[in-house]
Amino acid sequence: MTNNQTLIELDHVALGWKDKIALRDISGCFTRGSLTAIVGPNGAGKSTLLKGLTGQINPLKGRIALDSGFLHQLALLPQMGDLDKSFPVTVHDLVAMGAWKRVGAWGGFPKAEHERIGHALEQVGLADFARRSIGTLSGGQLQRALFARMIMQDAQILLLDEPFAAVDRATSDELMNLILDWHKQGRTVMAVLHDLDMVRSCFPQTVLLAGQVVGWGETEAVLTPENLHLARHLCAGDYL
Ligand SMILES: Nc1ncnc2c1ncn2[C@@H]1O[C@H](COP(=O)(O)OP(=O)(O)OP(=O)(O)O)[C@@H](O)[C@H]1O
Repeated sequence: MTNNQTLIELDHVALGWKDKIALRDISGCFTRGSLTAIVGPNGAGKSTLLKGLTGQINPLKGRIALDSGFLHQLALLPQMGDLDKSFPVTVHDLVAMGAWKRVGAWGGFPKAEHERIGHALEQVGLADFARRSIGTLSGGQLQRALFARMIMQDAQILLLDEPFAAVDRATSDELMNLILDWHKQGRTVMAVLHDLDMVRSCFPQTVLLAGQVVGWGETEAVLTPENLHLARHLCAGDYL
């Protein structure tokens, strides 16, 4: 690790699949307690980076190092498109999945955990939705339920893939406040976002991707017209 504030360090990392490198030569680090936006055009490799950070895919080259004290402290809020809404599960049970690391998938569910679920649902404005099947929820309500599951996970490192896709402005503002609370509590947050105005107003750090790192650092220094132009150019061209 570069210094004792470094939580995750990437050293010349390439990520992708057998026939396709989606991200090449990624080097940089996420520090403890940082709040980072991951941005870039469609196909830039944002979700791929999250998959690499959560260990869903292994680097084709290079190394991703996570501070060993945080090995079981990662939680992911997936893209809504990755979810099967027809899966027969209630909001309560979806949110309860966030407690699996504490109680196991098959054991009894302690009263304290039931209370935590109730509190998490209240925090996201879904107190009256516990018994509803997830298939009956709107996009914004389902996103709120996923946030409640993340509250239940109580992890120190939170990765969110397009948390505001398909939600209205009021809902995204409310959910953004939850993210800011997590940051204030000292958790480390990384979120894939498309709304650059929101990134500029809420995220101190930004990683701009386009098959490679175009910029990584303070948001203002990264989101320059030159960097954004370069990112668009790299993603439009045959950069692989
Ligand atoms: N399972 C896969 N197999 C092969 N290629 C993939 C796979 N998943 C993603 N890719 C490719 O990797 C590249 C990066 O995809 P990724 O989903 O990381 O982009 P993104 O920046 O998250 O895009 P978006 O903003 O559209 O969600 C794309 O060219 C995509 O087609």
